[in-house]
Amino acid sequence: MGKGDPILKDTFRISSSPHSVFLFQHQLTWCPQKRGTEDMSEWMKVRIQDILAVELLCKNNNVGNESKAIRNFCCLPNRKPKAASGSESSGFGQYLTIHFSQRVKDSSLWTRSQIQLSHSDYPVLHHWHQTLLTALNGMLHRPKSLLFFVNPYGGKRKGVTIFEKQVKPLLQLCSCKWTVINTQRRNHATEALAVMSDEKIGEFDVVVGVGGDGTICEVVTGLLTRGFPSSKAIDEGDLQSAPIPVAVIPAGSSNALAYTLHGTDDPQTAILHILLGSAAPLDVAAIHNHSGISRFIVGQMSYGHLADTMLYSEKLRWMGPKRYDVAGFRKFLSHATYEGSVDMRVCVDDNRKIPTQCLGGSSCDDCTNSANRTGNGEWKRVEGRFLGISGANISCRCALSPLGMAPFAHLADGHIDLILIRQASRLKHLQYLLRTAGDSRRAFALPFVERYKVDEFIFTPLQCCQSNGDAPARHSSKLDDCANNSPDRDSDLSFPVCGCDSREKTKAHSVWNCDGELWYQPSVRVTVHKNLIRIMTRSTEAESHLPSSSSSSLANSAQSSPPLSPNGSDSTVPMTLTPTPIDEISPNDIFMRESSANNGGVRY
Ligand SMILES: Nc1ncnc2c1ncn2[C@@H]1O[C@H](COP(=O)(O)OP(=O)(O)OP(=O)(O)O)[C@@H](O)[C@H]1O
Repeated sequence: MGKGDPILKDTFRISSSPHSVFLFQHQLTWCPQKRGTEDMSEWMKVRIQDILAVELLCKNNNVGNESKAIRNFCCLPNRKPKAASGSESSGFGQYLTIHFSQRVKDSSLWTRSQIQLSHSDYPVLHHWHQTLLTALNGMLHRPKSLLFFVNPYGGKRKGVTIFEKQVKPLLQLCSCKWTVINTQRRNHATEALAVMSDEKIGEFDVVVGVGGDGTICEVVTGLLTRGFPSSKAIDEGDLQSAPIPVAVIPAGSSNALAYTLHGTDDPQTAILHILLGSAAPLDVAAIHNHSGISRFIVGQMSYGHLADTMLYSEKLRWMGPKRYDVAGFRKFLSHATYEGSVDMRVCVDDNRKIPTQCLGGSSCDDCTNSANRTGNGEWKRVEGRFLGISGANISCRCALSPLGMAPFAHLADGHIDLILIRQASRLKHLQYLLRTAGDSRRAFALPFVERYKVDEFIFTPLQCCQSNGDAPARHSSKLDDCANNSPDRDSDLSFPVCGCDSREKTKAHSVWNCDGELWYQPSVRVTVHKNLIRIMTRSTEAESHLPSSSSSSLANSAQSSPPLSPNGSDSTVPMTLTPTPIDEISPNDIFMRESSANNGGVRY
């Protein structure tokens, strides 16, 4: 049960039977009464931080106009909650409905639940309602005004339906304001945000992309490029953090970002996490050309097998998410490899310690300590022929790879995990793919797979812009040399390090798959920028918000007008109760449980 003395205690009817209900600073607890005593074996509880809304409905004519006023005060006009079985027949006809977010047992899914407390004394219900409402109003970190970009085209083309059927009802429940823009074309979200005034953007608490990784990348790009002329590349020194947090509701194909942040690609889980308001910092990677940043990467960028799969899958978009399986199989059979060199600045600390998995937010040491880890990188070069190269800013979990292809990537450690898969037989490649689909940490035990934590890298393919096809030329991997070889460096700002374009040299080069979008220049320089955005995720940050604001308001509110209990006693008296047998939900449950399932802990 809750720690300390209860703030409120009363007997209510829940589903027609009497229950003892306790309100503690951090949780609401209830249990059935059997023959007038509490049945300790059936404790139930909800954390205050998981409560979404409270609603007081009084059908009793005795309260007359007041019942109307209460409903309006709850900001829930014209909506009748579903009665819990038997609650109306309990005879009181007035009840307090508490809506909360609840984790589905042994899963990453969260769902919306409710309990209805019925009581014969209206003042008791009113006091509980006011106390809980004060607590909710004190949770200032929760978003109340949201801007949505809904991609109707991504994934199974269900973005609009997901918004209407799953997101909107919860926004109404939580009395949120919202604005929706259905994207009409590629880059619509970027363009809209890039020109949005400070005043307009200040009206929102969060920008939410309803779509896949490409959609959220467009949202982030729009926020980060605000104030820069669209015709110019951005100097990395001018980059500023996004003014408001971003969030993602999965409605794309792979949904790696949503999966990593919410532990599932279930849209309801995502919107519940967003409404509960916990956010964590996230790094953003950037591809440069000779004049500055030309593209941002939020999730991952891949060259070789994964990118070829993406390139081919675009032709099969009509298949929906299945297209990745078909394209992946075909590209696996083709077994293409690509030659090139990678110059990278490697995080020295990473070599010295056991790799960790990200816990997200303030509970992750690697992310919180990233500010102290500057300038300790050492440049290193790796050359050869590769099946694939990936730079992962996040672990990239998805339905096909529960721990993600980069299980040791952190949201905000100032680095990306650079994964090099060297040339190997088909069988070995298959072994890598199978390990990535299972416990992906084991993939790094394979001798042809290397992982580096880097804050900058340059990839240069063997054949670059000097090649005419007959006489392949090794290109210098030095950035300046490469930039000088760009044929029209001043005219095309989208050129990265040099002017190569994969569309012209099909066999020698792959493309880059950047957050699910294709980038055709194989030669790239990539940097990582720390904590540029805050992103809504279920992390322990919610815990740190709660005690100072909501708990104090809970206590204050309860003290302001002592309620009447059904038996006429003071309902705030301290009590001694046996601890509940129900396990406390771990604050960072969503991250911990899955890692421990495979490994007995977070550390590998
Ligand atoms: N109305 C539209 N018509 C066509 N394309 C659109 C429209 N709105 C957005 N887009 C583009 O759709 C592309 C794909 O979107 P998104 O990445 O969200 O879905 P996905 O590729 O199916 O999912 P994932 O990236 O998770 O695999 C993006 O490049 C986006 O710019």
